[in-house]
Amino acid sequence: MSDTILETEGMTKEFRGFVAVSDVRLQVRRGTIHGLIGPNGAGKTTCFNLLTKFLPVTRGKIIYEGRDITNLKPADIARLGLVRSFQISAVFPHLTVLENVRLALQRARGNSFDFWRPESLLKRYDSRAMELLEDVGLTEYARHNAGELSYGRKRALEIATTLALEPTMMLLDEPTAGMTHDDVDRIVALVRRVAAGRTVLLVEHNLKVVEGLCDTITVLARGSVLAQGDYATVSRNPDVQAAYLGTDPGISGGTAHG
Ligand SMILES: Nc1ncnc2c1ncn2[C@@H]1O[C@H](COP(=O)(O)OP(=O)(O)OP(=O)(O)O)[C@@H](O)[C@H]1O
Repeated sequence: MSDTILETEGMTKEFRGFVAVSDVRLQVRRGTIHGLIGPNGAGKTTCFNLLTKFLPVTRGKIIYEGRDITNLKPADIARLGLVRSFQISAVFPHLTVLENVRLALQRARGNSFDFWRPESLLKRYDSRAMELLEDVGLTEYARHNAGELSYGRKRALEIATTLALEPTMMLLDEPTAGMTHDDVDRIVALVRRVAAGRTVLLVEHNLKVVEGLCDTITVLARGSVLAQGDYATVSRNPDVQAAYLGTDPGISGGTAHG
């Protein structure tokens, strides 16, 4: 098994001549938490959209597990174990937390929205769903309507529904965006927990979170890779500091404020 699980070569996306992602070479090592950071408009979300096939590349290649996935569809990719959270996994507010996860399990097994299953099979889904809820710390909320959960717990539920798809690699899009301090700490702990035995690629604005979680960081600016390495290395990089100056006080002189 190769050490690199996901790799891009010359990945480029143009929108009517505007280059949003330019010749990006990304190498994500198996079993690591890899952060994708950069100032607003750097191309992070577009990269995620390219990797998960929400958008076609203009040029370049995407290799996952040694296989060229450049021209596959989002569902094919999810089936290969490359799963994006917070986009794919909608939370149904009027269903209970348990029902949401059960539905995700049914979907993962190809029985989408098939409520007419034998009782025994549903029970099996329930026990697996409860395991997943335990993994994300939502056991006591199993019978609550998903719509009643706090924002942070909703995101934990989304992670549970993503885990239902048994991802080898998870893509997390700003997992702590819009969260209170306590929720941020909870999600950080959760990401660390679910990253065990998997690979995680995350886009995150909160640099404290990035510093605490990520083994490797790729910094994008204006669509191009500016630097790559661990947090200490990239935060010392003068190009990175310059890119962040004036747009985000997070990286300057090697310190992060989140
Ligand atoms: N569908 C589109 N059509 C035209 N331009 C686009 C499109 N999507 C993104 N862009 C442009 O591409 C650039 C990169 O955007 P992107 O959303 O990927 O950046 P980002 O790093 O995720 O930014 P943010 O941190 O603000 O979310 C921006 O200049 C944006 O305006």
